[in-house]
Amino acid sequence: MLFFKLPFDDQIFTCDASADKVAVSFHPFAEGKELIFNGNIKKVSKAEFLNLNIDLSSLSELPLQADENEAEYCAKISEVISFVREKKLPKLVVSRRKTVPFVNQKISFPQTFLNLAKTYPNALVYFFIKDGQGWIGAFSEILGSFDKSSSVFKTMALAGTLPKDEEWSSKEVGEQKPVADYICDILEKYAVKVEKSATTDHISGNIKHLRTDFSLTIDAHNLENIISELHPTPAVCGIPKEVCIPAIEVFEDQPRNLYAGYIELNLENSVQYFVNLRCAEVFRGGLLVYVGGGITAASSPQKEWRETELKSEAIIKNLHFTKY
Ligand SMILES: C=C(O[C@H]1C=CC=C(C(=O)O)[C@@H]1O)C(=O)O
Repeated sequence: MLFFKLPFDDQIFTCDASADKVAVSFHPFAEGKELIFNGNIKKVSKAEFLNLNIDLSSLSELPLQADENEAEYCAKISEVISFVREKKLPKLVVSRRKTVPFVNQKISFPQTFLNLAKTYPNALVYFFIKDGQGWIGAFSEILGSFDKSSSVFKTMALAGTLPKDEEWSSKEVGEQKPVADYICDILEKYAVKVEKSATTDHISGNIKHLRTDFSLTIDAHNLENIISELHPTPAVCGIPKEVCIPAIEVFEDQPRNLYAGYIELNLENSVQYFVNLRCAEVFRGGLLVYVGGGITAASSPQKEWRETELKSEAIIKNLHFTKY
């Protein structure tokens, strides 16, 4: 069972499993099998969606481990900063998980989905339960967008985070620029001309990011190669990938699973790829919200903690509970 909504469009969709073709797939951050939804993409009315009875019984119980607290996280981030300085890395993305138990409360996923859709109109919002896994998420970072008729491919470099009303500093600018340079270098291998926009603010609820857009005409045969070269982008991994992927395994206690992976949507006229951030894994008794941030030599552990707290609100503030 999968439901999703595209950016700037209120229509809710599902996959009907009626055919063998892949409609939507969720790709993990690291190696591992993707989760596939086959069939045709079909519209669902809001009334039908709100009336759904969501059965969580196929999911596992919420893991009992305690979350990293602020002091533990800040101590870890201090170590990450030392590592980044020692290895002279432009950036390394480290994440943590936050447990949200459902205590004497019943969650309504359709209402939560609609709250997310309202708060993040520019996001891909989704919710699914399949093969014993459940996830919910809402984010607007595009890993790629391919127009089947014009062969135009678009992507974006998104990084740097502040509360909406604060001024950018050299820390965020220095964090986003290597992401844009990295993406541009890859794209230039696939087209003579790569159009690059000015860097602007990308608003996401209570926070903003820095964003640069890219556009190029590609050979359709190169689409899969471009996506596999781009993923994981430095916005979710760091630079260089060969150093950052093993470092993430060392600094993070738990696997990321689908967090920081990507979602591929095979639509009629286009193929859309969204980065899976601002998301949570669903369990029988609660959620695990995944949040991370780019660590540079100029990072402050306390500010990184605050940033991940703010990012976790994306999901947590939109949860809708009803009494039993
Ligand atoms: C890794 C996350 O955000 C990325 C996307 C935008 C800004 C980011 C940052 O400022 O660190 C991250 O690169 C996350 O939300 O978990």
